[in-house]
Amino acid sequence: MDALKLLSRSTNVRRVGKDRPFAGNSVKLPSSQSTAPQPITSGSSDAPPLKRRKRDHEQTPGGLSGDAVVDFFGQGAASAAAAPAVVAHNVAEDDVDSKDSAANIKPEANAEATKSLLRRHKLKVTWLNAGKKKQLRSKASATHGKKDKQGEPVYPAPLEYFADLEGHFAISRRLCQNVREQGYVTATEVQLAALPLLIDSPERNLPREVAACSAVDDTQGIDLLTVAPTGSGKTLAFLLPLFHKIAQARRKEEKLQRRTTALILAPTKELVSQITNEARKLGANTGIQVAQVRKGMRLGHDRGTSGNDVGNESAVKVDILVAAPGTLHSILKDIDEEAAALQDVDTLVLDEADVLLDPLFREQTTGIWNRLSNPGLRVSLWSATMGSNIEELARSIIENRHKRLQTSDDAPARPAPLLRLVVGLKDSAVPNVEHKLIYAATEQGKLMGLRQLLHPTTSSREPGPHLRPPFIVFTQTIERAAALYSELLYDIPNEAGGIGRIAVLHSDLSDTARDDVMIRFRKGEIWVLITTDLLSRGVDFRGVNGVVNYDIPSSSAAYVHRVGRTGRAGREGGVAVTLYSKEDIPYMKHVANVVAVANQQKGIAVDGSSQEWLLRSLPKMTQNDKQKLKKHGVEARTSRGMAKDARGASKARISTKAGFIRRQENNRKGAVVGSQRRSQALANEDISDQGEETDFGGFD
Ligand SMILES: Nc1ncnc2c1ncn2[C@@H]1O[C@H](COP(=O)(O)OP(=O)(O)OP(=O)(O)O)[C@@H](O)[C@H]1O
Repeated sequence: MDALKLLSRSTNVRRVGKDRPFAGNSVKLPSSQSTAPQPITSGSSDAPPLKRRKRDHEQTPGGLSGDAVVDFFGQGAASAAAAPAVVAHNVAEDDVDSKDSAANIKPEANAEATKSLLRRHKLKVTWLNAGKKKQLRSKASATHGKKDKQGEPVYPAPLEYFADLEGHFAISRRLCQNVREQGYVTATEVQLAALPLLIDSPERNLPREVAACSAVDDTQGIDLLTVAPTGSGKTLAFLLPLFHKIAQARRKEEKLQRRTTALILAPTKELVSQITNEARKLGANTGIQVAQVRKGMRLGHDRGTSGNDVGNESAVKVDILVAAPGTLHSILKDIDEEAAALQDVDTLVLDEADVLLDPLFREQTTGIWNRLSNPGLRVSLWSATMGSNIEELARSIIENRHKRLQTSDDAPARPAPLLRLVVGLKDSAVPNVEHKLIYAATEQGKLMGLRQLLHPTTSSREPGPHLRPPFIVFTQTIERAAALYSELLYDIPNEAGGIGRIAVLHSDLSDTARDDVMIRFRKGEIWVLITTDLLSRGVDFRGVNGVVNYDIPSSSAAYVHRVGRTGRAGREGGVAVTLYSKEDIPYMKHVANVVAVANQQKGIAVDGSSQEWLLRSLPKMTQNDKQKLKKHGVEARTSRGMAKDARGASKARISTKAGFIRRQENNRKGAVVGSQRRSQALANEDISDQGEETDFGGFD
């Protein structure tokens, strides 16, 4: 499969020869691989980790192998073989009656098998608000201090194959078919644990206390914090339970009323429209409607028999709303009617939750959250990175909301169970991407470095991975993205498509221009996309071969998300290049640390390598440095830096021209302006000589 096909998520593309970048290239690229995630270990694994139904193997739509196991962090065949027995609902049913085999499995064996499977996939589930007594007990029984001191470990029975959705989780046939039609056969690691946690079913094997708590006042379910790697399939993990919940509720209703019961928030317009798209695919022919909240939109819903329709005729009435917090917040502000349209929302999803609760969006996100008045509201937060401060904030919002609700009659007596799911090593970059840190000394060196990446023949003697289009280039600011774009505009020869192959995308562009770039990049028409952190989160271009940090990211989390635009769904071959100059050295330690951890996960030894040397030589970053970087980026590259130190800032400008040539050009321009002013002054003098005397204004 080529880059063109993979990039074209939700786009119909004509396979025209000239639109296929580097066609015929023999290099192994992520885009040249199957759309079925082939993780680190599955290729080499002889045996699937668990036995399963025969019919699951038979149903492998799209020609994908049913044995492909999504396993970002599993330890391969060895551990698969070592995994004991099976989980109850996956009991081998190939040859024997399923009831018999299930009955033959002892509960303790099931529990052990579940634990072992979760461990193998590096999945950790913790019940955060288990209550003090339980936590103390769990602490006392903790062996070698390994258990999480903040909560009680929970071991839900995992869902490995989507074929089990219909039978074991009572998901509607239509939804199951829609999942199959997207080519999904095996669950990714985050889906493996999150789906059983979020889909109400006796199969999910939650501890009795959690299950009891989760059935608070008729509203089933838990609150969930999920930290899982970039590109690991979190979107489906939150969409599927949500669709199932709505489908179930609609089945119970006598008269069909269209009410918004789910709200998904995401930080950027691009991510919002991607989620809307994915949701529409999943909900095709189910009758469940999804809409993206746009500026000026009116929200409404049917109140059915009560007759009080909320909103007017033109109001949007759908089951699921997807919105950026800014857009929705401004719609809800001061308009009670719009807020009433959200009174039935019982599921709130925060995608990229750490950004949504970051000071940048915090007021808007919490503002919306607090206006959702349904006492049975369940919330789930998702991201590849989540600091403890964000987790604390989420917990306190949930607790305060619960306390506030105590005053109303229909308030739940206890808060819903709050669980945390962590997949793999928290806050780390995906291990299947190759990371490269390149010292370029100066701004011009960085530009040369990027050109070498664009024209790989000139860098063919360089060791390490070569970057192949399509790739994304990240800059620190909009101005720098625009400047870099104009520098590189003519770098791609006409025979290869010329200036149409390169594009820039940032928030200063109009919505239409942004959409156009996104579509062309997905189609594979654009090979080099220059952007800001606007595209660093959530956006899924399946065939992206690499990421270039032209300017260093402002935090280790930003690095994780930027490089996570490649190597998605376990694909191998993605490359992440970070170019850095002298100005970046004080801030490079956090990038080097993330790279070291990613390499360690891959089994690349750090000891004795140049990486170890780099890690030791880079200066440590203080808390203050980290905050400064997060707030302002590298200062010399901002207008603030320009105001402080114009000379330093001019060195940081993106331009291939040497300072000497720029000075000459500036002198020339200055001379032209001066001469124009002089002739204007002379002309004015002539006029004043002819008329009345004016005050002498001095020399220009
Ligand atoms: N079970 C599956 N099998 C195969 N591919 C899958 C599966 N689930 C999701 N994918 C694919 O994996 C890719 C990444 O999914 P998604 O965008 O949901 O990742 P994410 O975890 O939300 O990433 P990010 O943290 O960057 O937002 C998508 O292209 C999606 O189609």
